[in-house]
Amino acid sequence: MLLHIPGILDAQQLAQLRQALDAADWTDGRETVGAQGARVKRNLQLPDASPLRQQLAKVVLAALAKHPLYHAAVLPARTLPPRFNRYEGGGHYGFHVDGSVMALPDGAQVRSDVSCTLFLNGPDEYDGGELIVSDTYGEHEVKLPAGDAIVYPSSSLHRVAPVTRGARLASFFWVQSLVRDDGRRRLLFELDTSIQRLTTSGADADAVLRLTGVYHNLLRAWAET
Ligand SMILES: O=C(O)CCC(=O)C(=O)O
Ligand SMILES: [Fe+2]
Repeated sequence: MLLHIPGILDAQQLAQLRQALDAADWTDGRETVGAQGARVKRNLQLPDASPLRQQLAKVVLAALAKHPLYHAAVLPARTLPPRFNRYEGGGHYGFHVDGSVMALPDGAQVRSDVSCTLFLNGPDEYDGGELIVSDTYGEHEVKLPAGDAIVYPSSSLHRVAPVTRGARLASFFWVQSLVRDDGRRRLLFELDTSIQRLTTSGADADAVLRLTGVYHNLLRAWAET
C-alpha cells in the first residue's frame, strides 16, 4: 500500500530541522549502501554516527509516535533510526530495492516491511526529485509538501528522479511492521478507518463493537512481535 500521510511535522519542527540541516556537514550517500545501490545512488546524507543525525532522528520518531494515521497504516513494531538525505545538482537515486534485513544500533535485526520518505522542504524549492515507486499497478510519482510522508512496501522497486534546480531534503527510514504482509496490513487499515468513520457518524454501537472485535482478532491472528 502506497499511502500519503499528511502533517507529520508542523511548521515549527520543520523550521528547526531546516536550520540544522542547512548548517550540517553532509557525506556521500553511497556510504550506507551495498555495491548494487552504490552504482545508482548519487546523493548526500548525514553521517550515521553524527550527533546531529541522532538528535534530528529523535524529533522525527517523536512526531511519528503522535500520529494516529501513521500508526494505523504502518502498525510499527521496530523502526530503524531515521536518516536524512539531500539531492542537488542532478543528484538522484536510480531504481533499487531496499535491503531486507538491517541492524539496529544495539545489533538487533529489523526486517524492512515498510519504507518511508518524510519530505522536509516544499516542492516549490526544487525541480525533479520525485520519488517513483513501481508496483504491479505501474509507476507512481510522489512529491509532497514539507512535513508530509509517503509509506510504501519495502519490496517495491523505487527511485528518486534527478534534482535539476534547488535541493530536496528528506528523512527516510524503514519499519518492521507487526503485520509483515502488505495485503493484510492494508485490510486492517481499511477496517480501522471504516470503524473510526462509523464511530464518528454515530452508527449502531453494538455493530461497531463487534467490528472492533473483528479488527483486534485479525490483528491478534496476524501480528508477529
Ligand atoms: O530519498 C528518498 O525519497 C528515498 C531514498 C531511498 O530510496 C533510499 O535511501 O533507499
Ligand atoms: Fe530506497
